[in-house]
Amino acid sequence: MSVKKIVVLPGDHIGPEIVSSAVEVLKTVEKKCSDLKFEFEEHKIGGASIDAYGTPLTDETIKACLEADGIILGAVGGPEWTNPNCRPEQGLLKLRKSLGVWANLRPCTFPSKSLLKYSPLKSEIAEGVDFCVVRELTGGCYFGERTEDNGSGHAMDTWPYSVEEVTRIARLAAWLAQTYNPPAPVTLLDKANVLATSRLWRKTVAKVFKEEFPHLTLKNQLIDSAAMLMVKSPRTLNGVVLTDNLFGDIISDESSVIPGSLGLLPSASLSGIYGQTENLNCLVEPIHGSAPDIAGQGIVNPVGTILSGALLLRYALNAHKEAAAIEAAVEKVLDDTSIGGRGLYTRDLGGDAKTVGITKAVVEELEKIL
Ligand SMILES: NC(=O)c1ccc[n+]([C@@H]2O[C@H](COP(=O)([O-])OP(=O)(O)OC[C@H]3O[C@@H](n4cnc5c(N)ncnc54)[C@H](O)[C@@H]3O)[C@@H](O)[C@H]2O)c1
Ligand SMILES: CC(C)[C@H](C(=O)O)[C@@H](O)C(=O)O
Ligand SMILES: [Mg+2]
Repeated sequence: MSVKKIVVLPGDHIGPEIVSSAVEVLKTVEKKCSDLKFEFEEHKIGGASIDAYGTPLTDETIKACLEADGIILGAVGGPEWTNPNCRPEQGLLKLRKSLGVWANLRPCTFPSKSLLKYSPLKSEIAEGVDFCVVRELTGGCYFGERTEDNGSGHAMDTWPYSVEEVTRIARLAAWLAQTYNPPAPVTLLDKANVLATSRLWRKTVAKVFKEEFPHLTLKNQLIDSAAMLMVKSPRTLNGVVLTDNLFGDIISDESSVIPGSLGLLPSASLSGIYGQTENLNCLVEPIHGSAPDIAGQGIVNPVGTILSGALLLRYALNAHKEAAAIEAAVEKVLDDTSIGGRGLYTRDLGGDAKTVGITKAVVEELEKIL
């Protein structure tokens, strides 16, 4: 049995609160599964790293992450770090680039059945939603050349993409579609009616699917109308939703409205596919940010981060049974009507459960399942 090294990056504000929940859950998996052994190593990132070392990401942290089997991150950022040349978010972007994690999987589904009636959308619209946003993560306008306004009154961002970058993510989206039974449709979201990069995406993705995955269904949807469909008839996007870095960032936050809270959704960023990519890097994090408005009150929803731990097990360690067990434990806790008759929810979902209460309940359920 090999020991798996997991680097833990709590980050800022609510980051430490949610990451400790996920680590507790992973430690429970370790306790119950004799063939899984973890070694956790904590490092600073974001504002915490700026305060300690004057930079949002140190070389030591990058090295530790490159040597790890998996990385779990809370969130970075906050209003107190105002220097545009030394922002917490730059640490996260540099980490993604250094690890080469170009594919960001952001599944959107209901972690529990009982949540359906609390969705801001009508039940008949939200029911059965199950798609995974595959967001390109190391290209596009996040990493294009940029000119800051240094008093000239002009600023510029550029939005570059290459055929190679689009081809590899198209293949990953197709691989993911094929893990569904039957294989899922893939919907490409872009702005091909305006942007040159979107036209490159459309042409390249169509070629990959025609030549390599002719049995899969590929659909196209402009990003603006996709944003509308996501709340009007979200099931039309079921399957795999493939898109670029910025569109994926925006549309995934929107998708969290379907199950009811930004605090629910996990993500995994990958440098390839388990079993197919040598030295695969995997960074998991919830899709939300550092939520400075609720930090330190013990009321943060830890579910997105706990489920991110499940994605780490699935996509970095091939531990599918254990990943599914975490998801089942979360579902049980959210559906547990024995407390207040409405499941155990934090304040973002209208409940009064605390972060530690949810975590403890998930750990207890997991111990029963594993
Ligand atoms: N991956 C990351 O580290 C990441 C992601 C997004 C935003 N950020 C950063 O986070 C900071 C705050 O950004 P923002 O306010 O726009 O977005 P946010 O996601 O931090 O918060 C948006 C709203 O959702 C709520 N929320 C978020 N996560 C929650 C949870 N787990 N439980 C309950 N409620 C939750 C917050 O309280 C807030 O009202 C910024 O500095 C931003 O750059 C970091
Ligand atoms: C903090 C920020 C750089 C980040 C992004 O835009 O990728 C965040 O919004 C996310 O969704 O992970
Ligand atoms: Mg975001």
